[in-house]
Formats: sequence, C-alpha cells, structure tokens
Amino acid sequence: MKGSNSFKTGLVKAVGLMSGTSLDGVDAAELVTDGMRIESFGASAYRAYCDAERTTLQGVLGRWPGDGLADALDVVQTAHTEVLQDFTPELVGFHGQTLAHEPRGRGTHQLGDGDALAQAIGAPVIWDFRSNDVQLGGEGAPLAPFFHFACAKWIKADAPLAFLNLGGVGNITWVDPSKNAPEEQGALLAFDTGPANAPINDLMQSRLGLSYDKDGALAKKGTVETGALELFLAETYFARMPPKSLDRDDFSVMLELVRELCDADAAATMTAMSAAAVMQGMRHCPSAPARVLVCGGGRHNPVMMHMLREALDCPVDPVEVVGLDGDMLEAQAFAYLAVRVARGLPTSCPTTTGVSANVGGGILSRPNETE
Ligand SMILES: Nc1ncnc2c1ncn2[C@@H]1O[C@H](COP(=O)(O)OP(=O)(O)OP(=O)(O)O)[C@@H](O)[C@H]1O
Ligand SMILES: CC(=O)N[C@H]1[C@@H]2OC[C@@H](O2)[C@@H](O)[C@@H]1O[C@H](C)C(=O)O
Repeated sequence: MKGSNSFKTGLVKAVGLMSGTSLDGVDAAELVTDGMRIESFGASAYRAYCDAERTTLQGVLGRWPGDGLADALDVVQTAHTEVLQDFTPELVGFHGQTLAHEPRGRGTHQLGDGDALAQAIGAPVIWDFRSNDVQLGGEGAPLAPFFHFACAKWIKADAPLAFLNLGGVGNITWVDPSKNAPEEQGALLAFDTGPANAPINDLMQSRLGLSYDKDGALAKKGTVETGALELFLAETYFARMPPKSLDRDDFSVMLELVRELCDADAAATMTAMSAAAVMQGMRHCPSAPARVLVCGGGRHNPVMMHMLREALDCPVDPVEVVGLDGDMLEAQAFAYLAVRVARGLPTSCPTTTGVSANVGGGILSRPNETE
C-alpha cells in the first residue's frame, strides 16, 4: 500500500463501492470486519447512471491511457459521492470504473480519483486495488476471492464450494473452507470464466434498443444454434489454465457468431455461450464443488440459471439462499479488501490472480492529505 500505513485496530465499519462492467450504476455496501472475519453486514445503496452518464462512460471504455477523460471522471466522482450520502464510514473501498484491463499489455485502469473522493466525503479511501498485483506479474483480477473465502466461513460451509459472479463478465472462486486463511495453499482457485451479461446487453442494445434481456424473455423464445456455440467453445481462452482474467469486450466474437441469427435465436445462443463458459471453467476446479452460489445480475436470468442447473450436477442457487446479498457482494468485497489493505494484509495470491507471491495493493488517501 502506498501512503500512510497506520490505521485503527479492531473492527472497522467500511463501505465498499463498485461500478461494474455493465455500466448500470454504483453499488455501495457497508461491512464491519477486522479484515479477516466478517463481523456483520450493514446498509446498502444503489445510484444508477442516467442515460447521458452511461453514454459518457461508454464513450471512454478502452480509451486508456489517453486524454479526454475529464467528463467521464466527473460522472464517476459525482455518482460515487452521491451514493455515499447516507453513510458514515470509517473507511471506503473505491474500485472505480474499469476502462481497460490488459495485464500483460497496457495494464489495468480503473477510472476514479480516491484523493478527491476522500476530500469530498471526509473519510479515508482505499483505491487503485489492482495495479500492484499487475505490476508483480498478476492478472489484477478477480479480487473478490479473498472475500469469498470470508463468506464461506461466515456461512459455515463444510465442503468445497464455488462462488460464481455473473456480471458483465463472469468469474468463479472455488473455496476450500477447511483452510484457515485465503492465502493458505489449496484454499482458493479463482479466474474469470468468460463473458456473462455484457455481450447479451450489447446484442439487446444494437438490435432492439434495450439495455438487457429482462428475465431472459427473448432467449426463452429462441433456439440455441449449436454450430455457433461450438465455434465459441473452440476459443483458446477456455483451455488456458487459470488464473486468467478478461476485459469487458474480449469476447466481441460472440456478436459475430450470432450475426445471421434472428433476435430470439441470437439471445438464446449467447445465453447458452455464457453458461457454457462457466461449464468450461468448472473443469479447472481442483474438485467438484458441493454447491455453486451465484451472485451478480445473471442470477436474475432464469434461462441462464436453468442452463447452468442442467449442466452442473450440484445445486446451483443464488447466494440469497445462504443469507448473502447477490446484488451487493462485489461492493461488500471492496469494503472487506479496503480493511485488508489498511491493515497491510494481502488481497490476492498466486491461485487467485497468478501473482508471484501473496500481495496487497491499493492507495490510502486521507481527507486532509492533499489540502
Ligand atoms: N432480471 C434480469 N434478467 C436478465 N438479466 C438481468 C436481470 N437483472 C440483471 N440482469 C443482467 O445483469 C447485469 C448486471 O449485472 P451486475 O450488476 O452483476 O454487473 P456488473 O457488476 O456491472 O458487472 P461485473 O461483475 O462484470 O463488474 C445487467 O446488465 C443484466 O444484463
Ligand atoms: C478488471 C475488472 O474490473 N474486472 C472485473 C470484471 O467483472 C467481473 C470480472 O471481470 C472480475 O474479474 C472483476 O471484478 C470483480 C469484482 C473482481 O475483481 O473480483
């Protein structure tokens, strides 16, 4: 961690902020933790991006490094400041908006200024969670796995299980809850499975002017085109050993593969592709998980959930069945990770990002530091 490394001991009331690849809005969630154990969950809030703000953000996706980001930065700062208005956090975990993610190329960049946010809200902010991991040879993503380990302990899991996030991109964390710490050998294996909702959203936008396929209504009417599905599964990403991660638009090939199909068949085929990507990922897990707990917006899509249940021979449930909040899990993760960063604890390890050693990252900005 850069910046000052002294932070209060004991439990911290932290708020995590997540602006995901779907560009729908900012999630904020409170968590009380010592950086290891979850003590309690707290309030949450959501601040949607309006159409104009989303257009501004869409316009700068992938445009990093570069100029012309001031308007988009303004959108990010405003939304994150507003979503925090009813919270009184002791610490904030500020993920920012990923503009580009190319760990072995130009790096990873989350738009957002933690210094400015700390000034605006009058509380310390941890930000830039991913850069250090990338600089040390890691993928910089996914980072939620250390929190998934804490969740597995919190639900008192007694057998290896998997947390599956179906956001714009999909990611999975296999957890052995018998281990004592997330960085212990054999405790975690994590990676991005493939595209999840982002390409479906793009299809809906380009063909019908809609932002997503609500409840899989369009996919439900269509037929999966198996030829396109097979071509998709031939992509080399799926055979690659984890850890591995993706940028939002790394699978733009999906839109190409369904170009000739009618709207309903295209939606059905893309939904099947996202589910099949998860299945491919399952083969990399150290053992078959006893259950799969799903978070992220994709768990609201009954067609996607049905496809996963058909293909997996273990229970596949939304995380709500164990008392977690699937819309807020990522925001909670960044509250948890912020406390770990403030305490000098690692936030990733070789089996979650491929980084060479257990590592923490992040910058701590205090409200008075830049005044
Ligand atoms: N009722 C629903 N039916 C179908 N799809 C849904 C539904 N609700 C949400 N989704 C999908 O979930 C997406 C939002 O998921 P989520 O908020 O988990 O993504 P994110 O956090 O932005 O992405 P990431 O985890 O990749 O950063 C929406 O854009 C939509 O595609
Ligand atoms: C670079 C980046 O922002 N990656 C996101 C994205 O969205 C899902 C997947 O791809 C995951 O790797 C990650 O987010 C979650 C919160 C993570 O780091 O665990």
